[in-house]
Amino acid sequence: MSAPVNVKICGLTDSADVPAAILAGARYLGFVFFEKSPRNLALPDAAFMAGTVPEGICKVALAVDATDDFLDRMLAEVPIDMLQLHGRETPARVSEIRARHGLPVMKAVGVAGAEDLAALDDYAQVADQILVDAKPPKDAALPGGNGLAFDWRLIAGRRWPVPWMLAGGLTPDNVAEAIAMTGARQVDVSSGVESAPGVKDADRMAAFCAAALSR
Ligand SMILES: O=C(O)c1ccccc1N[C@@H]1O[C@H](COP(=O)(O)O)[C@@H](O)[C@H]1O
Repeated sequence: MSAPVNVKICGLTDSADVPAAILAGARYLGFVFFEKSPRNLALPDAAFMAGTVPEGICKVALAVDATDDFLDRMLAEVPIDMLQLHGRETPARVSEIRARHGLPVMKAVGVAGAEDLAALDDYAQVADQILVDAKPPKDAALPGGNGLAFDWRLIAGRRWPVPWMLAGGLTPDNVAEAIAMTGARQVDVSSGVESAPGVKDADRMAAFCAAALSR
């Protein structure tokens, strides 16, 4: 029997989201540091929320093309276990951030077509994990968190030398099918468990985890 699927719930904005996500079954909690996002957190709020997370649950900071100065300030204030890089960071920049900040790094890679798959192989050489997400539309304000899925058949049966997560448009209704089609053992969700942009819904988080953990 395979190990249970790991769920990451990203973009928590309210302190009540932390116990709700953990009770639902999430193993990773994501905190967003990107000003254009409806899920963006101020450092003191993130510090408070992350400080309530028990041992054994991975606290992930999501950043987009962040400077070292910002990462230094954020990590000095917020207890974080992993960095999620969701911008245009090159493989060299991923290595640099990993070495400088001493934390595992998960690099998000946007997929829309077969031409995007080579980047996954490149980043799997330098990151601790890769996040296989939908590529945002050209005019999108956000590089992720858009509730957009990609064609899961593109990665069916594909494997990488590091752990990976599936993301992009996952919901309580489609996550089981997404896992079955791709073989993912880790899934990440943000807008699919919200009642409005930036507002997590405890029932949807529970339904999402139940559906993912049933696989
Ligand atoms: O959630 C955000 O606001 C966000 C902002 C900037 C970059 C990434 C963001 N979210 C990540 O996007 C994917 C997919 O989200 P969704 O489930 O389709 O809404 C997920 O990895 C989030 O961590």
